[in-house]
Amino acid sequence: MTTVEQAEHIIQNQVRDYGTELVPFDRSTGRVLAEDILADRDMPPFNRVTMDGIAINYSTYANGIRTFYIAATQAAGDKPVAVSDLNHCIEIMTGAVLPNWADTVIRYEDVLISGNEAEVLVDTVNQGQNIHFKGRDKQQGDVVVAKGRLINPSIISIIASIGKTQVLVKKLPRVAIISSGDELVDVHQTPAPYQIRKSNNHTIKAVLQQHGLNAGMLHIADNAEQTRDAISKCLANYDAILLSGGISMGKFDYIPQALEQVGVRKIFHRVQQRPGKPFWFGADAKGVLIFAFPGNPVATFMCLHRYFLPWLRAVMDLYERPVYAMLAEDFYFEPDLQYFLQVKTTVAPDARLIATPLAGNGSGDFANLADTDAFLELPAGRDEFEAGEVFRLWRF
Ligand SMILES: Nc1nc2c(c(=O)[nH]1)N[C@H]1C(S)=C(S)[C@@H](COP(=O)(O)OP(=O)(O)OC[C@H]3O[C@@H](n4cnc5c(N)ncnc54)[C@H](O)[C@@H]3O)O[C@H]1N2
Ligand code: MOO
Ligand SMILES: [Mg+2]
Repeated sequence: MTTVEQAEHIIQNQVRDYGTELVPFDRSTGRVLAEDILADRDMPPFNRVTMDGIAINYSTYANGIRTFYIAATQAAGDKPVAVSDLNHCIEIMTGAVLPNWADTVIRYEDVLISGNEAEVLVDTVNQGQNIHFKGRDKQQGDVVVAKGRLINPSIISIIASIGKTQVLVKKLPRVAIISSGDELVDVHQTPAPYQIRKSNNHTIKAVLQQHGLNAGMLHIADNAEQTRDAISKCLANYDAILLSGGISMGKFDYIPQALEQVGVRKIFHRVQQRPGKPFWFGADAKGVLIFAFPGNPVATFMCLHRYFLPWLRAVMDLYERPVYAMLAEDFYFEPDLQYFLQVKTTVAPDARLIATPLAGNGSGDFANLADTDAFLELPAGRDEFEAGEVFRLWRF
């Protein structure tokens, strides 16, 4: 049987580049930059006042002047205000451009204003204080954010400030989510006593949305012909298809057979793991990838996090360092399968990441996922796992 490591390796070998596209900058969070972001002006673009107060020419202060006539007031957004006499000051606000004749700003807290005069109350005033100098952070033309970076809200502010309404990002693969099963009804419907509502497909969609990916969604009945038709259509329109259910040993598990009938080559079926042993993976001649996850909700969820998301990150050229956590209690698991133990993680005062087992009632128990936040990957080939041992962690 395919091991977890082999499955991972095979899937990572199917990484390809889906090109680039322009998107509105305010919809680019979570996408990967495909161009360098250059400063269109110096940052900051002018000598920017950083404190509300008065602006002076320092030489006057150095010459012993402590009381300044207030010649004008300059707000942020005002043109620089001139003075007729260098011994004068102006009141000036945070965010205003510092006029050329001035070089120092003294905070309101450090002056006494009475009438048209400002008296300096402090003993120390340094030339150039309270000014964020033009070009101090970046110079015009500098690369502020290099391509390949994941766009987060702080990068959005940079893109906005340089006036880029559209930004070039890596294209995401087009993904279809196909759920299957005659026992499943829609969320708004009331199930008969022997039916359940669909949930796996919504979970997959929600996880993909967290990665900026808007997947298409459809449902197929346990019917061989309908299964073949639906998969054929998706093969023509998508880069990856995520199926859930219909791949095990059941009489109505038509999916593996239907996939091969419509020209999808099986690369592996069944992985030495629990949950998710029936996981099926393949590709068609054009390179459309099929991730057919076992229908049990925890199995679908685990396979999505263990196989699909790492593939997606590799497609986006984003590599995350593996995360490890320390098992909080002894745990026993006998079958010779890699076991993805559901855990609740906490950070100990000494900064260790601790994983407390909350195994749940098998791969149908998706309520347990709400009480946990990660899978701890316990290797196959051994039964006993001791408190204090460290294993790979897959957060969700
Ligand atoms: N004889 C054997 N039976 C089973 C084996 C096996 O090795 N031999 N493997 C078991 C394991 S492990 C799993 S996991 C499941 C996988 O089954 P399928 O992929 O064929 O999935 P289904 O039979 O369609 O459904 C299983 C289970 O999951 C529920 N389900 C499916 N889709 C959804 C959905 N979109 N939302 C919510 N729940 C869903 C479905 O109702 C079933 O309860 O096979 C075991 N059997
Ligand atoms: O993959 Mo199954 O979920 O082990 O039950
Ligand atoms: Mg089945």
